[in-house]
Amino acid sequence: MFLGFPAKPGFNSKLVSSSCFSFKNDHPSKGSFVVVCSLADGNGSSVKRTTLHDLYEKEGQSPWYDNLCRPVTDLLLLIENGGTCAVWKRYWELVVKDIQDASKLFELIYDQTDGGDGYVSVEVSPRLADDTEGTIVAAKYLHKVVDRPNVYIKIPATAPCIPSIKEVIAKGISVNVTLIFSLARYEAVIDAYLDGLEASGLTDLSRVTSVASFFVSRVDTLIDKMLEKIGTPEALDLRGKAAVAQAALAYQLYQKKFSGPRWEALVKKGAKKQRLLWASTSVKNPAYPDTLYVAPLIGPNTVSTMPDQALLAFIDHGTVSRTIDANVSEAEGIYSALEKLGIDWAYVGSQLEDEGVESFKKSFDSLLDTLQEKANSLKLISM
Ligand SMILES: O=C[C@H](O)COP(=O)(O)O
Repeated sequence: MFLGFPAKPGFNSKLVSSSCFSFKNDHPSKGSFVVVCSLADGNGSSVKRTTLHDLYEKEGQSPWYDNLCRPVTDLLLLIENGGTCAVWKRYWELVVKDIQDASKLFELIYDQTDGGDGYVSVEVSPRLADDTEGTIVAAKYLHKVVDRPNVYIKIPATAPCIPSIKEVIAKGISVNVTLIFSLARYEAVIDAYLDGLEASGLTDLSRVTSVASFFVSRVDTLIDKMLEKIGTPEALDLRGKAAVAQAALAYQLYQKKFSGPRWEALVKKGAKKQRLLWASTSVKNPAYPDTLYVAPLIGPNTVSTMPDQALLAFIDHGTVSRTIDANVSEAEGIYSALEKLGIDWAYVGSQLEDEGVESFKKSFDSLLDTLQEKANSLKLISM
């Protein structure tokens, strides 16, 4: 199979990839894993090409696979063999080991892409989303115990965590900033990255990298509801357009912020741009095209994380061309038309952020509760 990871033994893995662990749905350690596109086998003969190869080679966008799942049975086995320490400790031990193992799988990609791809992300506890100092401590701790070059510490872009991002970057730790829903917050995230690089005191910044995970489909889910409530033909006509428009404007912001004298001074020290990463790319409304949050967001040096649905659709009938800045004035028009209709982008950003943090916390708590219940029933682990 051309897709899949790890690469088969003997594969010459010239790959596009990276991966993340995060807390979502009901799956322990479910999150983003990487699309591994092997371009040639061990004998140098080519394997089947797909749109993903074109995406990477022609347009410079890295497709990352967004669907990692560890069977619950593995966790239970761990508990059963886990001695007497608390469930949350066992959980983190498991996460750290998984992250280390996964990062080894992708080290080759990391090396081949000079630190551009091949990352694994591990997220600080979602319970720390409103705790600046706690997030800094947790990020430093995870960075230390995982101790791998190709690992991102994932930190949410909540207001309290913006200073944490700066501080963690300043310590030379690479960060995946997650849960970004608005342009204003995205700009704060970029500033935190730049501030952190400047404050680091490092003479070589080339190994401190970051991705900014900008969520897409959820924006339409919320704004579509608001438009349906407004109910005018103009409002209804804007359904399914807000998320891509905002993402296109995010890319404009990215280009603006990563240019000019301030950025050039950092480039002289080897700094790399914080890549824009499209998250939440699966289509939630079945009435929309199934590549809606992939095809219009193609641009150089970006990342598109795709769960199975988006990935298979894009491989099957996706078109590869640079779309992210092909219709900027249209995106601006949609953004301001929505404002004129009374859509408050600040409200949308904060509402989605609250929901995102809440859902991460819920998954995390429910996972630990389930493990604790199992542990109690086995009477092997003390509270
Ligand atoms: O973990 C981030 C995912 O990309 C979120 O995707 P979702 O909005 O489909 O849950």
